[in-house]
Amino acid sequence: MSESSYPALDAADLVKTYPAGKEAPPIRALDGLSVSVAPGSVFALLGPNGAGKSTAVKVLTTLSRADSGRAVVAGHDVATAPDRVRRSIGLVSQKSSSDPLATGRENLVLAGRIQGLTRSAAAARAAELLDRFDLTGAAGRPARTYSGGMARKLDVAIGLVHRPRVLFLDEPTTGLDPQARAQLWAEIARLAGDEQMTVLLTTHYLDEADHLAHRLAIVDAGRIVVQGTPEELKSELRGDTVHVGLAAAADASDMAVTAATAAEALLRAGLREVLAEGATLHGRADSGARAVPSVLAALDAAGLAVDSVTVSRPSLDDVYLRYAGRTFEAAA
Ligand SMILES: Nc1ncnc2c1ncn2[C@@H]1O[C@H](COP(=O)(O)OP(=O)(O)OP(=O)(O)O)[C@@H](O)[C@H]1O
Repeated sequence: MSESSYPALDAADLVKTYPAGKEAPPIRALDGLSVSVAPGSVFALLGPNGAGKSTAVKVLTTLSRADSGRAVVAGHDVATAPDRVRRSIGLVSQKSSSDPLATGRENLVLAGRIQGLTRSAAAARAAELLDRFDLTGAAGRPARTYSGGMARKLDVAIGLVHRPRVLFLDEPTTGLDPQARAQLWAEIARLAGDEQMTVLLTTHYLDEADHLAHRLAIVDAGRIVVQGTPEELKSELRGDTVHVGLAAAADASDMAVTAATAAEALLRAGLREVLAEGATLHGRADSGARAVPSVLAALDAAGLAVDSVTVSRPSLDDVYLRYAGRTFEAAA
């Protein structure tokens, strides 16, 4: 295997628990998480709030120690060579790392000096990054006057000052408007494409993982439940998903009985992998459009009132539904 084909990041069986108070059992934020990322690729950890994504980033960036398991980042073990790992990585965490009172340029120069660059090298690197992130016009303004998108770009630029081999982005576009998100997506794709940087990002946006990641892993309760390219994961799901909205019942136990009856009707109508979530049921069919008449007939024969029936092509949400047993929205 050539050096470039070694994983840029390789983690195996990471476990991390947090104490949860006297009475409660500890929280297993990571419960045997394993992940491997090829150099020069963008890898997304996708999961709802509390899935363990930030904890994984903390362990991989040496900010936190795992209880057990092993992780090698940019060729260095996070437990035995944390300094080397730190020198090889950039981290853009959810909280901004910039000084709001300093200008964009001052923030970058300071970050460069902290990373050991000479005064002139830090100034040159700052100018280069300001230009690349389209911040030159705002370079002399305090960071607190930046828009959300500009502030995020400055954060990413700060993370890149020392030319890291592996860049960690923890929920990079949370809170950004669509235009700022698109700009940041383009920049992240360029970093991996033109500069062969390895990027590990966490996100709870399905479209972000779909758009940006070469490979993605769905994280649920501290474990990776499935991973692959977005296309691989979607193509595993043959056919379409049929969603049925039932008319709401008077109370929750009535609803549960109604949903169970409806689930049986959907199976009779030929749907597979039928799941109920409150008043909504999901099932899979080779052709959703062809399945709809028999679905309606089966629900009618069971005496159930239907609010809506929709058909969708496989999406990452369906992949999530299949592997995590609930929709992404319900999990979040
Ligand atoms: N310092 C801590 N002390 C106690 N529990 C924690 C701590 N940090 C995280 N947790 C718990 O560990 C679990 C995983 O949290 P984590 O922040 O890693 O999830 P996440 O997927 O990054 O979520 P988010 O998208 O909200 O950042 C959650 O149950 C969380 O409440």
